[in-house]
Amino acid sequence: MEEVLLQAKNVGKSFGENTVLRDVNFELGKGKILGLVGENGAGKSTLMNIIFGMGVIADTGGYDGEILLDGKKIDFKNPIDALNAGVGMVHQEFNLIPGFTVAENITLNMEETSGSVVSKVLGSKYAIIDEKANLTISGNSLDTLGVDINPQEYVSEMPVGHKQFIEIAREITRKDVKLIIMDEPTAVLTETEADILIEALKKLASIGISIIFISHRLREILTVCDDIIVLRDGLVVENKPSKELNIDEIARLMVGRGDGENEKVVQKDRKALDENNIIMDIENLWVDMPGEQVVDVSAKIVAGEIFGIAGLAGQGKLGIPNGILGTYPVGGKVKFKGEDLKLGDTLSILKRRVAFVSEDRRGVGLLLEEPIYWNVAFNAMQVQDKFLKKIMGIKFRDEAKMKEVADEYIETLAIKTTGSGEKAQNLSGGNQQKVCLAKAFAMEPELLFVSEPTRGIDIGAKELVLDALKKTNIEDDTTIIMISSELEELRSICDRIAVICEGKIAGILSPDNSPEKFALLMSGESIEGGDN
Ligand SMILES: Nc1ncnc2c1ncn2[C@@H]1O[C@H](COP(=O)(O)OP(=O)(O)OP(=O)(O)O)[C@@H](O)[C@H]1O
Repeated sequence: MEEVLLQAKNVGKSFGENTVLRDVNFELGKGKILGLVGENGAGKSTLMNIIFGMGVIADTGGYDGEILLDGKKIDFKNPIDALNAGVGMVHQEFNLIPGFTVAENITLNMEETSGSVVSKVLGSKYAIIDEKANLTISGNSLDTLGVDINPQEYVSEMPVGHKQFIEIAREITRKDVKLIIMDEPTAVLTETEADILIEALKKLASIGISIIFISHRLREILTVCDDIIVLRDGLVVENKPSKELNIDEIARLMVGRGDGENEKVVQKDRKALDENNIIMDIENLWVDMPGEQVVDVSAKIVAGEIFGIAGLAGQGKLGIPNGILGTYPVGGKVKFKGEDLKLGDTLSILKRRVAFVSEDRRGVGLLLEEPIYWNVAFNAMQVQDKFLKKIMGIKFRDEAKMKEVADEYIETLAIKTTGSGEKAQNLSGGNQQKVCLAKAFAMEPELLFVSEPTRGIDIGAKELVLDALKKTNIEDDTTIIMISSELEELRSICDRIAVICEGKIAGILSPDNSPEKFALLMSGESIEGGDN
């Protein structure tokens, strides 16, 4: 008989009037991996926050029902209690200290590590830590995960994928860890990195650690999890061994519709483009972004097109908009509608109606303390004087108009919220991402850079986001430069796709080329038939 580690009994949670979890029951065995899936806002993070004793739960009136760990009722007052009881959590946001090295981050506040996972895996010589052993311990935690990261490097210099592994390495370095909750750990990883992580999770489970794994990538949930729980609107609608489920069925259960519509690839109605009408001319661009190499990128963007940029992690695709819009040092020349852009000068670029939705929605995306309608309208108001009305010569904010526009986006992008007055910080991660998009749309840009627009977005809402991009491209004539790690989504809506490799464009292909051709370019092989 399988030993039970965690039990949830009739767990419920409301934020004020908004009930987000109802009567949730489940069990998790020792050394088992439980997958938790559901649409954006279904209640996944809230459920995990309850288990991990996050302050937000107590601050908002606590929760109903009970959670048992090893048969005993738990009531963690804060995450420290949870950690002491052997429960760790890897959040959607990173909690690393940028100015510290990898080793310092992994072993922070963990002077005692006797009985750690690493010592269980690698033997008792790692059981007692001294200063010097920090390096060895963290190196071994990283080895357990199967990643090649130098423990002496500074975290600030690392690409996001590496930061994710460091977070996980820290959790497995803790003493007597029994359960690790992972909230979308693979969202920021490339496919190869995600595969390494999946292998690492299996290894951790094999030494008796239980894992709750949240992901929107259903394929990996099916690969790695023993059981899968599907949450819909706060209710458990399915709880089954993964062997008995498939992707179509999970997607259908998540959205509660039976027509399989969500898996359909968006087919863009191509519009006629004038290839000689160049809206943006990028020449010899270089960008100095940690973990990304943009060495020498040149491309001519045709007015009205959706131009995709694909490439493996670290090859430079994310660096392009981050350099042009001023997040990192940049050089080269970019002409927009025939005139030079002042590279790196964000405000002057935004004024020319070039907008950017960053892949880092938490870092640069939102004013978390402010309501949704403020977030949607803010840039347009600051940069373009939109949403202002003049009364007797004085400018006032037109709150009614701001709310009206926000309401429109709440509807078209299906943002799950109690209303446009709700604070951005109360939204689930995927819904925050949609607000970032709405904020860019509200500026009615002539050219829009979107970076990883569907990262963290559930399978049903992905289509909505891609449709919204396509709609603004066709109806508002917005030229779009879309950077994505998901080739299929680029192929579904782009007119042309550039593949970037080692900081340069390796080729530009039409989307109907085979995935194999793209893969070859991504890996640095040359192919015949590229049209650059
Ligand atoms: N602190 C809070 N105050 C008010 N409402 C909140 C708060 N935190 C979450 N909610 C609401 O609870 C619901 C569930 O959110 P939760 O973050 O659990 O969703 P999720 O399933 O993790 O979504 P995602 O996949 O987008 O991360 C959402 O409607 C959200 O707006």
